[in-house]
Amino acid sequence: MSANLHVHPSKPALASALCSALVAASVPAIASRGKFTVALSGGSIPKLLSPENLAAAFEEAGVGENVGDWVVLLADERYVSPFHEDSNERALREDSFVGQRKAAFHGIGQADGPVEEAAKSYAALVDSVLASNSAGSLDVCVLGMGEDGHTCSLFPDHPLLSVVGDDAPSVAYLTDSPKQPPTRLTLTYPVLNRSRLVLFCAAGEGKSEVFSKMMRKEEGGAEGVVKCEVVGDQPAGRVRAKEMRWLVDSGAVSKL
Ligand SMILES: O=C(O)[C@H](O)[C@@H](O)[C@H](O)[C@H](O)COP(=O)(O)O
Repeated sequence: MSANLHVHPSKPALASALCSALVAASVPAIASRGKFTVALSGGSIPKLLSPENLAAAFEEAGVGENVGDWVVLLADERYVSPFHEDSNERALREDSFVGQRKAAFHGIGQADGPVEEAAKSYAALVDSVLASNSAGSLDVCVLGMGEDGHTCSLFPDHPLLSVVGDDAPSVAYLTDSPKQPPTRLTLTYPVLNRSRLVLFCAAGEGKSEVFSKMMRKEEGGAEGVVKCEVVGDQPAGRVRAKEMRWLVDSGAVSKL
């Protein structure tokens, strides 16, 4: 499996590339299906998607602001109240365009019952949102990658890595996440792999080690693009969507 790493000189440049990619993908989605369905991760992603960054991307693309037609789901969530400091929903509402409340946003709710039930409810919600989007696919899934190669809440050597196949639930839960907090919900591989486009974002020297294990650099990348072959079996490297783009900064790929 090959991977193209689009290398940006800084985190702000990466953020603007991410926002531009979302804006570009939103236009054909809204033209053909009347809405743009996207799943967003936590970690550093909410800040990359600040209202200012997104507004600049609309302006630069000459595209009218269409966030009212966006439907936002969570790629993963920590099983805490949506007001808790660990909540991805909280981070998205405080730091990203989601806080402007123009987009339709679907979080996991109050997280006050059994996590198994919450996973079933969120799976039903995700399935119904995706069923009304042709082919049951996300238009875009925005993913991060941890220093151990995890993505969403799919961690190395975890049993959730084998939740695959057409019958697999679109959302699973875990109570033993090695990254705190331990109890989480996550989209599973079948949903990630059905996405029309996966945008992976990874910045900082801290990611350089995992990139050097997961990717082998190859000849022939275009200007600003490092062409690679995925050689490791880290969870992030197992995602197989129709189109995948890695947005990285120079620190993240300094060991490739
Ligand atoms: O809720 C979470 O913990 C995230 O969704 C997680 O999968 C994140 O994307 C990675 O840990 C990378 O995080 P950074 O972007 O902060 O490095």
